[in-house]
Amino acid sequence: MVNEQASLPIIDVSPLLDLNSHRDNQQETATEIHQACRSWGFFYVKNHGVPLKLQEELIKFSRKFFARPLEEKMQIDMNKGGRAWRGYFPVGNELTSGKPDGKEGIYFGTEINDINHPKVRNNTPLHGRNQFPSGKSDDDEFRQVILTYMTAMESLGRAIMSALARSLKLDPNFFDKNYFGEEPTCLFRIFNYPASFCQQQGNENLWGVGEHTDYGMLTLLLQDDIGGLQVKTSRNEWIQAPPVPNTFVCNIGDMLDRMTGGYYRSTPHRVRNLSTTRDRLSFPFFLDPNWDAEVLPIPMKGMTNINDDAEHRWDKSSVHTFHGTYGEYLLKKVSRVFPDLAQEQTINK
Ligand SMILES: O=C(O)CCC(=O)C(=O)O
Ligand SMILES: [Fe+2]
Repeated sequence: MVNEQASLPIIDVSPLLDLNSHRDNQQETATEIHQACRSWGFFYVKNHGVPLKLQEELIKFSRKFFARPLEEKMQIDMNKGGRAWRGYFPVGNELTSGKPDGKEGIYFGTEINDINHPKVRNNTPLHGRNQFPSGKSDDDEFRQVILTYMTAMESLGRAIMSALARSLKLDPNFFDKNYFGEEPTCLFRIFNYPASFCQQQGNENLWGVGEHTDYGMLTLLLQDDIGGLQVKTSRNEWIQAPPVPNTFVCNIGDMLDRMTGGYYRSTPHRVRNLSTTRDRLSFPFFLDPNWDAEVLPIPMKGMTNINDDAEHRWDKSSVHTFHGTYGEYLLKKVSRVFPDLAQEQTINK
């Protein structure tokens, strides 16, 4: 059952982007973010400064890419991306909670061309060059749009995280200083949820993406006009997160849940494309801690922490008992989602 009445807040983030904006306005935005994180773990942002044209171009090029024949899409098959874990995967190849998802997609990360970059030299997983769509006359433009979009998302994400730091009574540069630095882990995905997938015989119990929480710090999601994203409230009810023009859906991930001792929770969500005629496109961008950052609880002034929640979580594992770097956490999680690739990693080690 989905509760159709409740709706997520829409927060105006323009005060965060304007250097001349009054401190009070920034504080007000931080307070709204605080309330949203406490109540939902999810919110929309508007007046975010990311050009509508850039969003439209991304959607247009992506739609054209997914309409290509499978053999063409497989030219940038993820299996060819090696340890960087980037490229295209076909419908059914990604698992959430052990079940295949009804979506295809392309994985991207920060583009590192420099073979002398320390993370490339020591063959660190999830680092390196992207596999961009190629072979069509406008693929160069598509590549440029993707890179421009990722840069825009990183800076919007940093701005939101500075307000979020303020909302926790921390220095606004807390996350930049302690977790992002010059090289946050930035992952970007383009997903296509084919029409009718979940309505097909045998697929009735499958989802576009099954219930899960996001692994990192902050997710910024652009979705097209189809809808299908659902969010689980603290009362265990599902609500819709429908498309709202020119906004991004933001949600907090496991690392923020861990850092705040559950004060800000990573909220479960899932997706089903209910359209029988149109594919659904979505574009999640994940702004996560630096690969080597050790993720530690934040000293929380005057805020009470709820702790262990393993029993109630979708994956029955606790984010609070984890010790180590973000890279270690992520690698463990990604290996579950792409078991074939994980196996390849072990063989290649
Ligand atoms: O497609 C969506 O709307 C959400 C995707 C998602 O939850 C994810 O990639 O973590
Ligand atoms: Fe997600």
